[in-house]
Amino acid sequence: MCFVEKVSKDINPFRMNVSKAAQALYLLSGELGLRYANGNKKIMRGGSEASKHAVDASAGLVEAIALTDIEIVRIDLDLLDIMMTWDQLSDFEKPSTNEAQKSDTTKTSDNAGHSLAKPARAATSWMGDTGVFSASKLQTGVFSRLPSANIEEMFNRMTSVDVKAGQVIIHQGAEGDYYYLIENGTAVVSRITEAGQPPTILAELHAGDAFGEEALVSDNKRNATITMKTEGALLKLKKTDFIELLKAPLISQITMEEARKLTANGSIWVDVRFPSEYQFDHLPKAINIPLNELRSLIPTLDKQKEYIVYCQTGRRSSASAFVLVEQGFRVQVLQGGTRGSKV
Ligand SMILES: Nc1ncnc2c1ncn2[C@@H]1O[C@@H]2COP(=O)(O)O[C@H]2[C@H]1O
Repeated sequence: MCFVEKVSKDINPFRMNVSKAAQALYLLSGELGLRYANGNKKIMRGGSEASKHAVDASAGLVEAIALTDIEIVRIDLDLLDIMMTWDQLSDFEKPSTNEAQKSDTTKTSDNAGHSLAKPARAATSWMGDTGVFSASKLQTGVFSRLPSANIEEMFNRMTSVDVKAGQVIIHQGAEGDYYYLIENGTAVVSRITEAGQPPTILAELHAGDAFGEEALVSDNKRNATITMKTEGALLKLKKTDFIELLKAPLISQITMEEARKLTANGSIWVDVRFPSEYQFDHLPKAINIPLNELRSLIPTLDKQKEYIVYCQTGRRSSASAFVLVEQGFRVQVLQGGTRGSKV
């Protein structure tokens, strides 16, 4: 996530920011001269009390110059903010020990002796001890775009299931019912493209990966089969909860008029229909990234650009948008598709 960098005398360490993300620096050794917009000047020395606080380029700092060779640690402010949000959430309203014991107690049967699903752990417990979250997932995945209240609620509503090697979690062609996060274990994504032929392996998914979103977002059938390769644990979220907590806030819909303004300013139309549909008619300057090839074509897209995805109805484009948001892209959906808009 961050590492120690050496910066030579007379260099502004903020100029060496290759990621262009907003950053803070911690000074480990050497002397750093700082000049602020209000005219204040400071010399910070590594190891001093002052150097325990971050130097934040966004806080009125006009200039920073290394007065000697220095050592720094650079931190991405967005990532820091996301991690602090998580830290606060996992510390938020911790139940008293008795309450915690009550909510963690696994009730295996109701009064009539029927077996019940394993109850969810407390939300705070998911956040603290699940293997679902890595710094990179927090930084670029769906969780980086979700309001923290939704993340907490999502964990409240998720249930945990233990799964065995060989267990099929999703069958291609079935109705979509749940969204899944892999807490631990490995799953294989496969698809049958021709009847009677063996399935094609599309991908392997690991702890922290999610699946099962496409049928829920697009109201379609499952487009692949997901089979556990190892034993593991999954977190699952019901379709209605997924739509409310993830789809609604993550997929931003815009009208044709808004889309035209954005494309005039550099945003890119992406037609997610099949190539034959695209060739028949497409919006001016639109590129074609068919939904079924989206994952393999993602490396051809540019994260600095904004994409406006469209299809005829908004269904396939919503599914594409969700996958792109998961990968850290800025994306909008043409509301109602071309059918619902004046083209
Ligand atoms: N190429 C792929 N790589 C990774 N996951 C995939 C791929 N194709 C399909 N999936 C996942 O497999 C899931 C099958 O169910 P869904 O269609 O709901 O959502 C699908 C995606 O989450």
